[in-house]
Amino acid sequence: MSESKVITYEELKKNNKKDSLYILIHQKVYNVSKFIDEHPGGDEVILAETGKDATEAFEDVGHSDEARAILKDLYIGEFEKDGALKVKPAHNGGAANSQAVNTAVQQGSNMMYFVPLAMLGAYFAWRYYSNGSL
Ligand code: HEM
Repeated sequence: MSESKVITYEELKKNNKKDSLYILIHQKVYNVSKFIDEHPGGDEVILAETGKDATEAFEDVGHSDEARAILKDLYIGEFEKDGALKVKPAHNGGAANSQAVNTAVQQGSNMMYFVPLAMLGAYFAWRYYSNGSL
């Protein structure tokens, strides 16, 4: 895939109907027409992202690896560089990078539950043993 098709901003804006629907994520363009009816998040959220950079909306949801694998099949080309639409630069790694961040955030919030639970457990253990010895 050394020669990928370049999709212009005009094309991105034009393909905004369900039968031909282009979505821009991480500087790549995907035709989601075949997938949109199966989208677990519904069609409106995707339709709302036509003609613009959908990267943030897509990443904010914290889509799974499975969702990213689906994207691979829908890929149709690279978005034009220096076009009329300013796209956030994908710094080293792009998708892989933010996936790592998502995972880190998820692990962080697991700790948020684990630490208070562990403290509660420790408290009851302490109460149990100190009552027994008194
Ligand atoms: C265009 C490419 C997209 C693909 C291939 C895709 C795929 C998926 C998949 C497979 C899921 C199930 C959960 C998961 O595996 O992460 C999902 C859930 C979801 N998606 Fe997307 N999605 C896309 C775009 C979007 C966009 C642009 C939005 C806009 C905000 C969005 C919003 C959501 C929401 C809110 C859910 C959660 C639904 C629920 O659990 O009730 N998705 N998506």
